[in-house]
Amino acid sequence: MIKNLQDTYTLNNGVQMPGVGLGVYKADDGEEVTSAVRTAIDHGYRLIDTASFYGNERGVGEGIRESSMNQNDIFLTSKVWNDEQGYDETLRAFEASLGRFGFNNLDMYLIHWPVPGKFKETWKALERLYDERVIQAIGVSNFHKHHLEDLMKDANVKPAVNQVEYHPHLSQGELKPFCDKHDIRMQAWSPLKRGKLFDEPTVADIAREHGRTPAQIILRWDLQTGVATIPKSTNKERIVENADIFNFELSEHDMTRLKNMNIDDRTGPNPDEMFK
Ligand SMILES: NC(=O)C1=CN([C@@H]2O[C@H](COP(=O)(O)OP(=O)(O)OC[C@H]3O[C@@H](n4cnc5c(N)ncnc54)[C@H](OP(=O)(O)O)[C@@H]3O)[C@@H](O)[C@H]2O)C=CC1
Ligand SMILES: O=C1CO[C@H](CO)[C@@H](O)[C@@H]1O
Repeated sequence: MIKNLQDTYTLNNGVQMPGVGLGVYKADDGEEVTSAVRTAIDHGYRLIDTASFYGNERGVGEGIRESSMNQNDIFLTSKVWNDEQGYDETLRAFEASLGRFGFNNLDMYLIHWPVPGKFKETWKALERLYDERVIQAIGVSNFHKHHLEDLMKDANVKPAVNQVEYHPHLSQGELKPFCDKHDIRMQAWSPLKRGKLFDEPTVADIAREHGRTPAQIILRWDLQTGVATIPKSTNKERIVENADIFNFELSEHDMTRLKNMNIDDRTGPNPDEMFK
């Protein structure tokens, strides 16, 4: 199990990926995102998750440069957006992302959503970039089991990660065992369900019992279920709070109570309905 902020999962290609990181969706491309990234890194975070869609890659690059660490010490993820998919388009989108970051390489690049008729060509472009060693690991996001099966039929490189919505209201009962079986690391987006779980009685009760905040209970559940997690905050106190999850343990009973909260409810779109 992930033991601290610098602790890593070994991905299926041998690359080390920190188990906890900072998400920056909706952080403005300016001082807001730059300061959040710098603050997180200076408080021990080693993974930053962004996307071309978030419009803040420039500010993320700046935050890494302003921080106490070098780019090489940080695991940086970005994603190719839906209207950038296709082989040539993806190669161009990747170059554009690198240009905005101001870096020559990336740790991980993901297909943001499984755009029908496009994602396999997009994957070929990711495989090329991976072969050229400008990306350490390639993966997907918002892929259901059937998307992964379809992709893997023709792929030369297996996705290292599948980043999906995951929290106690959506514990991915079908996808999680599939990813585990194929050694594809699941990474949780909207792990806090954007604040919508904090008043849930089960979460609130467990938080009270452990003298922890609801956010810490949910993020600890991610760790104990073997799912990497990328909570977003631009607030220093909450950035620190979300990382303070390593010195307590949820009991089997707590884990069962949290597991029983699943209602397959999403805060974002269902990948099967997104492109209808
Ligand atoms: N691949 C994909 O399709 C997607 C990927 N993502 C990635 O996942 C990351 C996380 O998901 P996101 O949707 O941002 O949602 P989260 O579940 O991480 O929730 C973020 C919200 O919760 C607030 N918050 C954070 N920590 C606390 C805390 N300790 N107590 C109270 N409130 C808190 C934040 O506000 P504040 O900033 O003010 O603290 C913000 O409003 C994204 O930033 C992005 O990087 C997200 C969606 C889709
Ligand atoms: O990364 C993302 C941020 O959240 C959006 C949903 O609200 C997603 O659509 C998108 O994939």
